[in-house]
Amino acid sequence: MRTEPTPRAVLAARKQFFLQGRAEGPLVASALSEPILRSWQRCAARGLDSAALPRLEPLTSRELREVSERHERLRRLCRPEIESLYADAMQTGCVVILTDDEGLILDALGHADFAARAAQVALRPGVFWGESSTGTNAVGTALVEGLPIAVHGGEHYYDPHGILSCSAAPIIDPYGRTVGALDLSGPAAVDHRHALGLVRLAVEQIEHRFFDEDFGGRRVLRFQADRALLGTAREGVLVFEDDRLVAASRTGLDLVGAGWSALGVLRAGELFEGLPRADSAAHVLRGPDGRELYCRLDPPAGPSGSTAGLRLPPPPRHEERPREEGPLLRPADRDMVARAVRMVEADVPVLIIGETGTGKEMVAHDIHRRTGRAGGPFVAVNCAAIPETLIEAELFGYEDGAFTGARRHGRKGLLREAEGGVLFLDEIGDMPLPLQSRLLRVLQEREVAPLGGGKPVKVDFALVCATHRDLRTLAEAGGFRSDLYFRVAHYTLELSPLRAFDDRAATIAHLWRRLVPDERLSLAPDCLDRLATYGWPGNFRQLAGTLRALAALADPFRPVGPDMLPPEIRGADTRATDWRTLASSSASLHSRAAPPESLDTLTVEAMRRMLDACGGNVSQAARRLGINRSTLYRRLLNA
Ligand SMILES: Nc1ncnc2c1ncn2[C@@H]1O[C@H](COP(=O)(O)OP(=O)(O)OP(=O)(O)O)[C@@H](O)[C@H]1O
Repeated sequence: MRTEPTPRAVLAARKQFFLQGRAEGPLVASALSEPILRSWQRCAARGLDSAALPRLEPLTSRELREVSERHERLRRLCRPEIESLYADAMQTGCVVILTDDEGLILDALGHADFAARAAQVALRPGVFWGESSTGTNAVGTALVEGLPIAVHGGEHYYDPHGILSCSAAPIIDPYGRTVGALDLSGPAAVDHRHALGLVRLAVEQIEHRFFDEDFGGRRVLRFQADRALLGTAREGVLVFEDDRLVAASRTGLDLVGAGWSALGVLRAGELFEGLPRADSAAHVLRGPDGRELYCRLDPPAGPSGSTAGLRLPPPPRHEERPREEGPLLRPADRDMVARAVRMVEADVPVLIIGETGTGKEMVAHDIHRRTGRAGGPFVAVNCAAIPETLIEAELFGYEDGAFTGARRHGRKGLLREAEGGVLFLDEIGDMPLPLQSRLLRVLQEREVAPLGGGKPVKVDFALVCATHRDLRTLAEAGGFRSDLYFRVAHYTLELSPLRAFDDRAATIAHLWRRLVPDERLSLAPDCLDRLATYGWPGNFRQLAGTLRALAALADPFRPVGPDMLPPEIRGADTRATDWRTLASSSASLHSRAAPPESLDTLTVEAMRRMLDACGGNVSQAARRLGINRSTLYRRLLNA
């Protein structure tokens, strides 16, 4: 076991690292633990000057209030542990600190004497203690490393922080997301040997408390090898949706030998022989390693559960393994979408921009699914598709008899239908100007007044807008209200066109598997190459359409070759056998056809004529011929 380095050894390591620039020096290696050394190296690589004062930009009290409100749920969950650590902090002259996932201090509670000294180094609410700005410190480094960590005196990167001794642990939610950190900090001169243990225990309790919340009918399995630990924070917890593992505690994953990447992937049957009945009795299960585990399956919480009103998000998507129905994204776009989810959680409007078919609506759906508003509606309005005369009534609703043609009992309007969920305004750039003013008022006042003089009604929805137009330029040219622009474009997420994907072939292969589950059908490598080099002006929409058409043409165990691609994708190759060519170049097919007297030829001829008559629309032609589409494709191709 590594012994604690003496302050003198740490000082020598500092000299070697900072003054002599010897990051690998022997004194450095012997005095510092690996996480601390890694952190110093990260900070040095970032150009932080250890002798300077860290640059701090505390939030204003208003900003801090807003952030605190946003983290109300976390703060509430942590309160009992903060209070019990506070009792300890009062005795040992420490402060207890809760931060968000970026190291922003939300709460600091503790001994007044030390709190005053801590404030000198800005260890107070509203200040970021993330490692990238504040250097090596327990909170920031624990968040980066994903581990509980203690940072004593001179192990801090910045010299002025040498007066501190801090112990922190990241808080991880049931979906494997780091949501904050808990820290106990005190003067460096005092021995805080037990601080890290106390913080770890407190975080274990907090993480266990996440499972008191309503998992919306999912099955919650609690288990432990030691029966006495069942029902305590030391029990493991796994949550299953149908049979699939969707959430877990760290202990739960450790007990079955899995990691966070198992979420959304592992099935109950791969871990246990079967789950017990949902009741309060303890049952015995055999774990994956054959060990006996005592367990209990919680009965699903009803709508009137004690935690009703709390919105627990659905399982997040595990980014390295895109969920089958989610959008395929470039890594940078994935990060932007993850940030957009947090914006929507904080009721900040999100604007999605991107070329047609890049998945703006799909991403909006995905954002909705990943927020606490997933249980509420997703209401999509295409501002370009609704006639200008109707859009106002559609959006804002109307009272009984508000205008000629209005429904008898009035209409609620789409804004109110989005209550509790997400309103998606697609093609917002096409919204008529007068309506923009009304929408702006709704967003400012958070209430809707229906047409016909109805009483204003409070509304609660998160707003996601999309456009393929350059909204800023449109606003500058007067085609879009600038004040509305600034309201809806607080956070802008730009989706990449398909041609900008570095791994186009892999992306296309992935989409193929998703759209074509029949494993017997496949794309030949040279076909995939052609698909990957094409420019895809219609982006994913065009690609998905093309892949579906190729699947209809494909035969089991005969990979689809490039000859089946439409000419513009196939490039110079003119040996066309795809559906469009089938409809238009009957001459070339004629030359390959069998003698005219053959029944087969007549059939194919009839098919071809029908296809021509339907303007190349295969579905329509097949319907009118009374055969299915794949038969039509196949017969024409084999002719
Ligand atoms: N990123 C993606 N991953 C997988 N499929 C996608 C993606 N983006 C789009 N698609 C496919 O393309 C179709 C169109 O997507 P969507 O309507 O979300 O695009 P859009 O950008 O909103 O288009 P438009 O601007 O024309 O309205 C979807 O139904 C889906 O089949």
